[in-house]
Amino acid sequence: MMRKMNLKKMAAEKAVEYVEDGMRVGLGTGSTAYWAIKRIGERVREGMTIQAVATSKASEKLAAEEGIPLVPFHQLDGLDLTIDGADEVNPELSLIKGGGGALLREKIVAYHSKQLIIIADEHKVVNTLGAFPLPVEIIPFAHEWTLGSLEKLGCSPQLRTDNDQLYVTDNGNYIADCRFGEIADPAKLHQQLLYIPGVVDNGLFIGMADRAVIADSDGTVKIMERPLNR
Ligand SMILES: O=C[C@H](O)[C@H](O)[C@H](O)COP(=O)(O)O
Repeated sequence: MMRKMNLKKMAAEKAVEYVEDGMRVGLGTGSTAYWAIKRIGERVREGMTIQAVATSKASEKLAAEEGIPLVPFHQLDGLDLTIDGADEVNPELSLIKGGGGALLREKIVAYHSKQLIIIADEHKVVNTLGAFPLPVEIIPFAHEWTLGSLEKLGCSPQLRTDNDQLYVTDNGNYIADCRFGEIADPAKLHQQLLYIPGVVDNGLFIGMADRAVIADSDGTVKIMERPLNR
């Protein structure tokens, strides 16, 4: 069987075939998006011209090292394509994202992209979202009360830590990882979460991904399409 890392690379490199000369491109975050950024870097060095924005400080640093031209947001009125990873993908291409803590910037960038392509290995494909704890970005102020409100929605929120310190996002916020179990109605939960003051956003991406490029351990790459395009 192929190693997981190779599957991520396979999916990422297939997705980068959708990047065309002259495009404005959003760069995702995480260990799968890493391979996409590396491949985009290669294509830029081969002569492809693009303008890019990144969804995290880590991806921005990697893109700069790769020589990918990063432009300030005010210079662009949107993006043609964003390539990003996910923690779970269901058959409607609804997603859980944010395992790497970048969900807010990722959602902003995805929202302003004409196309969002998700890259993942087959282990991320699920029938029902929710086995992966849903990351919820919350502001530090009164976060104890915000956690209480999350709990009332039926989960046991866990404040994310990193080396025994509270994990802080690129935006200066905390992440509450929320185990809801199977999420029967992701759109409803999304609304309920956004209703809570102190919640900035959450890792549910609904109706945003246009296709998912999935690498299987048998060595094939399959493309899942969302039936209705935005
Ligand atoms: O916050 C991080 C992002 O949403 C990632 O794209 C997601 O967690 C998947 O990451 P990975 O490709 O490392 O599994």
